[in-house]
Amino acid sequence: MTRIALIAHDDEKPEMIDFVRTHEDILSGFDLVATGTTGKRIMEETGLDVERKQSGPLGGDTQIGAEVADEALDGIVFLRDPLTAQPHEPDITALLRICDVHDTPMATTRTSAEFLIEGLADE
Ligand SMILES: O=C(CO)COP(=O)(O)O
Repeated sequence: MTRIALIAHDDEKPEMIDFVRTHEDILSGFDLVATGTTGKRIMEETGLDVERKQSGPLGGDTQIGAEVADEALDGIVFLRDPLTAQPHEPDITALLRICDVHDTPMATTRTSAEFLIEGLADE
């Protein structure tokens, strides 16, 4: 089964919830994993079930990165806040890097996220 990770920084969480609601039909066919707070909100505010890792600042991005290194993920939607510094910036950079290493597709905007999930749904 296609497995994807969903991650959103705080300012982007409303966008993530709207994205998930809009594409619930596609996403319900995927195995979903998320960082802690993103996953909690998705489960509370949509009908989807999500495996939750730690919150990002507590290591959630790193746990997702470990799945990328294991080639356990088919893609990542990571709605980043481009205007706010994050205490765990090194973890975020490491996640981007390991996606590059393994050619795991990562979408960081709403539009690219739509291309990503539509592409995976067609596989
Ligand atoms: O900080 C994050 C990604 O870098 C997201 O973490 P949360 O989903 O726990 O807010």
